[in-house]
Amino acid sequence: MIEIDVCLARNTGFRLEVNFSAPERGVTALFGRSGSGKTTIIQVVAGSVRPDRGRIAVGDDVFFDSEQGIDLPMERRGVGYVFQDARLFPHMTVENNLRYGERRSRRARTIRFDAVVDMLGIGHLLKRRPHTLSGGEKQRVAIGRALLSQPRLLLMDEPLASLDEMRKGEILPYLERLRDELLLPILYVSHSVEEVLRLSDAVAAVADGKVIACGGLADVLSQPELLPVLGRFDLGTILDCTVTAHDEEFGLSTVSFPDGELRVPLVGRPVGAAARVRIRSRDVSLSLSRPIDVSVTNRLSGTIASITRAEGPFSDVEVALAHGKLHSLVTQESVQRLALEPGMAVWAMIKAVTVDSRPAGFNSPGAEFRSPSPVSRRHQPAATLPALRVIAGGTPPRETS
Ligand SMILES: Nc1ncnc2c1ncn2[C@@H]1O[C@H](COP(=O)(O)OP(=O)(O)OP(=O)(O)O)[C@@H](O)[C@H]1O
Repeated sequence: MIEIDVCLARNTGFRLEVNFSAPERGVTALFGRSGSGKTTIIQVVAGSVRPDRGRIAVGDDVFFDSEQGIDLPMERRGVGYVFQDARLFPHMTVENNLRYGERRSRRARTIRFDAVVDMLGIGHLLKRRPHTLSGGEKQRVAIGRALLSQPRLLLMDEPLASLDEMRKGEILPYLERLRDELLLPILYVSHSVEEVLRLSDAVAAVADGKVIACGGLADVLSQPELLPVLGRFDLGTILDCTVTAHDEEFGLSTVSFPDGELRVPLVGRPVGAAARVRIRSRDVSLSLSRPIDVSVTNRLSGTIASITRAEGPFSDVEVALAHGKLHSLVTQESVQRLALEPGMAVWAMIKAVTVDSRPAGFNSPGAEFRSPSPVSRRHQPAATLPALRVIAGGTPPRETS
């Protein structure tokens, strides 16, 4: 585990007081509003900012322990750091920027130059200088430089924040490959719920210098009470599912989860693979009787667990299913008209077209590491995915059938 238990008082009055742990594999997102303390957490882990007291450890490696007087300097922590802006050396070629990361490393070289260049698709840029690169290309080089420092932990502080939507879309598949091919834990700072959903499997929600919730993505981001502190995002329910069928004719897949099946837009994963489905609360409507002649594809029966006033004219209705739960955002007027109250049996209706699904990361509950399969790769932008290569000399990824 990555354990972070620190206190730090800034002279501006800001106080960081966090105590949480993150899995030592996969991507853990630090998610929260601007000024909540996400970057400060990254800085204390990197060693660029010293906490007043506490302990930071990654597995058996203790980076900081105020009681034992341990405070490893940055260069001995073995962390790679990717910032919002690429911060490449302007006078060096791309190749020399990458080699710089490699030369600085004190750790055994398990992540090889050729493999990183290949994985990030930057082979054609090696002789160029940073000022001739696009924002997305610069960020890919910055990620490569961080990887070649042979980190045991990668820290990424809003690596996509300075990029426009198109560039973000270009670079996200590379980050997914990084997550899926290198068994390297990543702490990933983001404001963007879309990025968090796509990349991470665990989330630490940060507000006012504290980690107010931490755990699996589905658990943390489905808590309506976090909405006011985390800022607005489309709240919903995140379900970890298994793909059970594809219907190419209608462009739909069927995914199953413990409470039943859902028809969703085609998922780029083979039958049997894990897929993560997000159902926005505002896309779930409720019916007191079994819906029969309605166009809505997905219907699940459950019982109202709670009704919480949300922003504006809305209420969040939590519906308990046999195993999990679902959230529905309805108007307070509907709550009154239907006399909704906890304990009532309801049918939740979800349109297939409103369900977001994405391949689940290897770290998602119940899912083991999988190499991207031919089906999933067919649905990725082909130009951004060079041939897969296991990084020679590194720990080969575990395969499951
Ligand atoms: N060097 C510093 N000295 C004093 N206060 C600082 C320093 N750096 C940051 N702060 C303050 O600490 C608080 C947390 O800042 P931090 O950068 O960690 O937030 P953040 O969640 O990463 O925000 P953003 O998403 O905007 O980057 C803010 O109130 C900020 O003003």
